Amino acid sequence: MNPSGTGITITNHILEQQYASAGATGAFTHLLNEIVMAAKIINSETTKAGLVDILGSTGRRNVQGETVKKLDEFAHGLMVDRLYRSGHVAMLASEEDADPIDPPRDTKVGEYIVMFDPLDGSSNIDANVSIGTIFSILKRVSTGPECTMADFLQPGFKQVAAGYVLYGSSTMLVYSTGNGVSGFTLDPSVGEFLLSHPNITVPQRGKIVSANMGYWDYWDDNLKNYLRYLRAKTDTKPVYSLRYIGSMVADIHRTLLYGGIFLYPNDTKDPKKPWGKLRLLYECNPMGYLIEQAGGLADTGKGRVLEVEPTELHQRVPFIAGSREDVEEAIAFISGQRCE
Ligand SMILES: O=P(O)(O)OC[C@H]1O[C@](O)(COP(=O)(O)O)[C@@H](O)[C@@H]1O
Ligand SMILES: [Mg+2]
Ligand SMILES: [Mg+2]
Repeated sequence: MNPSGTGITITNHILEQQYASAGATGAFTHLLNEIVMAAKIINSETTKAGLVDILGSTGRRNVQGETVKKLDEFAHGLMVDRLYRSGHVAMLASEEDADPIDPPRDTKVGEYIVMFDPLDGSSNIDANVSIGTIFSILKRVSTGPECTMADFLQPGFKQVAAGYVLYGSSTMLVYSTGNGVSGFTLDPSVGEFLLSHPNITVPQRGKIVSANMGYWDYWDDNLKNYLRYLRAKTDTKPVYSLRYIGSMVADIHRTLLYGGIFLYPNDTKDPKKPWGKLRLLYECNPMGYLIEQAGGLADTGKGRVLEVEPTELHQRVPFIAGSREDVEEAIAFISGQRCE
């Protein structure tokens, strides 16, 4: 193994993390290994998507009112199956199901709550643009025979781990258990995720802005002032370049590596969704956790994302995340403290 530790398998990396934490039982390692297995299977479908009947829509709509893609459904079913197989899950929740998902009959259950977005970036699937899977892991808090909503509606700082899989030019799994962020690349020749990005640290400041500018007319003036400031040519800062893939996993992955700022702010586009589009429990909390673990910030415009007290399983929040100095600057504009 070379000195940087790259090349270590994700299973061994997880084990080493667990050895370091007192009272580890192996349950967590087992659980994460099932997510790794699900990622490999989803990857094998995405890489041959155009050749098998996995592109296009199921014709159904999910609780978000969005069309469910065949790959959404496939990834959802697979995550549910693999996670409950671990025997360490108390209960699950997914973007694709209105309610928490009961364990199959006669399943050994455990202490972990897992919430996930089985397939992120669904609008990009059929165009072969990078997509992902996002997961958030918490410990159960209820003590009775059945799980309660309190187990799911925990603030993001209570997460014991979070991560995502990026199905892109290469397939990567990036996760954190609270000791920094590590990235693994799937080596298809050996079918193993190997450490390729140890200790990911987001640059203090970047020069990339990522937001769907198509919604400009639905944004408030403070936000527009900030975006005008970023694109203005001045002697004191670079002109920010625009990058927006439209898959949160891919946009956040780039932000973690290159720095800069990703914004999905609140807007007036849809009165039913005044808080933007991204979901708190299985998109913003896990991504906010990773960004913070990498030294960046994740804010709603009114405070730290990870301190939001959840009230609903599929609630949405504005999401502003990335390099520390960029997010601090954005918040100064968005809150009206600065206008130029
Ligand atoms: O098309 P828009 O409004 O910019 O939304 C793009 C956002 O929606 C999402 O696709 C929502 O996630 P899902 O694909 O999991 O529903 C994010 O990945 C992405 O950041
Ligand atoms: Mg998503
Ligand atoms: Mg999704």
